[in-house]
Amino acid sequence: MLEVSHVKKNYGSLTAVNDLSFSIQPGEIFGLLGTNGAGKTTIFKMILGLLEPTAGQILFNGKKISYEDVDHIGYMIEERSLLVKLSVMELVLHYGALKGLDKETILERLNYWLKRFNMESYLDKKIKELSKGNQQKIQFITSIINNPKLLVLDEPFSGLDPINTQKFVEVIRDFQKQGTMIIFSTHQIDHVESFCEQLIVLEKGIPVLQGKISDIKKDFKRHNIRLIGDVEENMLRAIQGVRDVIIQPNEWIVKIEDEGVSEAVFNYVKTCMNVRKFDVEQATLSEIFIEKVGETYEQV
Ligand SMILES: Nc1ncnc2c1ncn2[C@@H]1O[C@H](COP(=O)(O)OP(=O)(O)OP(=O)(O)O)[C@@H](O)[C@H]1O
Repeated sequence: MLEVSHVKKNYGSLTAVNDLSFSIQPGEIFGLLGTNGAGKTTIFKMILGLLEPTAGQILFNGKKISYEDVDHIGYMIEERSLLVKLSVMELVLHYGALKGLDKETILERLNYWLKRFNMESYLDKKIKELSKGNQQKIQFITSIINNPKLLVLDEPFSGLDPINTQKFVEVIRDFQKQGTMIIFSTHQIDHVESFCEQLIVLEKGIPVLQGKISDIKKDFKRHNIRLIGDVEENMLRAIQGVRDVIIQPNEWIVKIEDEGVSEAVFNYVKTCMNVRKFDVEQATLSEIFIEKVGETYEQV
């Protein structure tokens, strides 16, 4: 388990992270969301033991991270510091050896991952000859070559095309199934919504939204109704508890205060012609984010 308790980090007079607490259990994926400069990289460096917190503590399986733990941790930090003159094989052998792995194991795993990322022919290519996306895949492979128990990924998806993003997601999910703890940062809320258990939204080092995504969604009462039919906007808007009505090319989205309002909407929709769809859904994480964090973002 990874436990971050009341962690603070000052750079001179700037507080980059302030009173941050969270924990990650084996098999959990944790998303860290924030604008540029929110403090994400600083947190990762503290988790990896590269920076000392000004206050608070970080425990990995009950102990402060030490040099021996490196063998069980995988990380991909944002500065893409690949040794560009090396070949893919040389680079991965280098990182694998740093994690205490023997050559045979590293090559066996490397071949497996290159195959999985459709990069079998790249084994002897120099890193500097690779495209940015392929360099990123190699960096990702170096971070997982030791089958880590804790995987720290700073913006793993930035610059990846949708197909490779999906590949990364599949691999991350496989590690999750094996019980790895995964923490990653992103600027994009849809990545967090699609596969994290927990999230923290950081703003200037302060958590402004935090918790289990299922709880955050449950606590947020607002719902949306998606409907198709010959309805009238004015009639929908007149129903008590309807907050907004959005017309999309193929359907209407009726935003309601809470699920209970759907009954009144349904009673009206029943009187309309050609009704083919009436789905009540929880608000999306993106809507919750805008509602709860939007104001803070605007003040930045
Ligand atoms: N070594 C340093 N010395 C002084 N200030 C720093 C240092 N590293 C980071 N900062 C400052 O700390 C704050 C948090 O930076 P950090 O790199 O952790 O943010 P981030 O969320 O990772 O940003 P980005 O999304 O742009 O990568 C910023 O205001 C940054 O300028």
